Amino acid sequence: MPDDFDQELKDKAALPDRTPRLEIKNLVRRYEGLAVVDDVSLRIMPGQVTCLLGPSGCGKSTTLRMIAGVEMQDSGEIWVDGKLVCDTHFRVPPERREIGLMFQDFALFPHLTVAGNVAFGLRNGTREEKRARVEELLDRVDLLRFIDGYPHQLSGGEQQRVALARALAPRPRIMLMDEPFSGLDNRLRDGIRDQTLSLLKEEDSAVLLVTHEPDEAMRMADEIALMRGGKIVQQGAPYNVYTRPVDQAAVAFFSDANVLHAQVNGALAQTPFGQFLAPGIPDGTYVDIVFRPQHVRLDFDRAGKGPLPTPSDGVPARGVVERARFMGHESLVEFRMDHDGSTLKTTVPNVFLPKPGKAMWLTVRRDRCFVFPSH
Ligand SMILES: Nc1ncnc2c1ncn2[C@@H]1O[C@H](COP(=O)(O)OP(=O)(O)OP(=O)(O)O)[C@@H](O)[C@H]1O
Repeated sequence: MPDDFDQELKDKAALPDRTPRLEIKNLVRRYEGLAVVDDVSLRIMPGQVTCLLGPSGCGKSTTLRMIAGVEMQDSGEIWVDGKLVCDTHFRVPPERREIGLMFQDFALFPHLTVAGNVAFGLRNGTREEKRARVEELLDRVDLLRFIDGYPHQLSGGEQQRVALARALAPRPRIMLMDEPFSGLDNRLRDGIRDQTLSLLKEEDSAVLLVTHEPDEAMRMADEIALMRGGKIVQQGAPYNVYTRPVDQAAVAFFSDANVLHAQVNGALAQTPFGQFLAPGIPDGTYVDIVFRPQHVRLDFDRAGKGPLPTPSDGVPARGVVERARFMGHESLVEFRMDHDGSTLKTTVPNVFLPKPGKAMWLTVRRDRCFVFPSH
């Protein structure tokens, strides 16, 4: 059937290439018998930014070092564009992996000019072609005027932009970044982050960015891989990781979290805020009901009474303001609850600073609560 065969070939050609730019499979690294990277797998497509996000010591940098080739895994494989780059028997040396690196201590070469620094990684091309590439990149990071200057003549942020230009110059297929923006003050950081991101997207690089800052991951990532104790515990688009956390620690990693404790009876957990659904959790199980401060509604106390219960928000419970602080774009108000003396955190947009001791009624948005079995 040559016609069908031709059609099949055409269909295949129409499909986008789904080979990941970078794929790591079941990477393990042990120190003194302890797995600090424990069966980590990831796939990153061209033009995609994945953030490896997790607390200090969870194994993020070790994962990056293995991909860069400066550290060997105990087991597992690293693939680039569908080709094996490293397993326990075979290893392409770091300099031949075409991987760009950008780390926090991005030290430029002090004895080279800005142009010399950016040109450092350019191996192919004539002198003129290299110069053109250097000029193009310095123009992109808005530093062309410093092309013949030396690093010590630049501010920290400018040096970082040169480092970015240097890392991008050879058009790396993969860019590994380890907390690359943490040395910068907030004002500079946002601009450089955005600039970096747009340059990398233009080059269609696959980016793996290591950070312990949720805000940075949310801002930069197409996909977040949440890491803890050497393992990836959750992976997905930032919105999904934030709104469908796998456990209490995953909620708490992104924001403050309030927790109510309860026991399940008939797939329901009874609390002072009313009943919460606990589908699929057996009777008698202790559960934690976790919710973020922005998902509490506040109402004023009216002669000892609060608002009426609603199906969406359940039953209001009374608390007394303990502390209120203005945080810039919102106010954080902490309550001591009447029913058990526990503290509950709430946030309110803009300025809301009730006096300590003021009684208010709190209702919890049930559609924003997570119910997890207690450990
Ligand atoms: N060469 C080494 N020898 C022994 N232990 C090591 C070595 N390198 C890292 N570790 C340990 O491995 C664990 C993971 O370290 P890693 O640097 O990968 O964490 P991280 O998530 O990047 O942390 P941070 O955000 O603080 O940089 C840590 O407990 C660390 O102490």
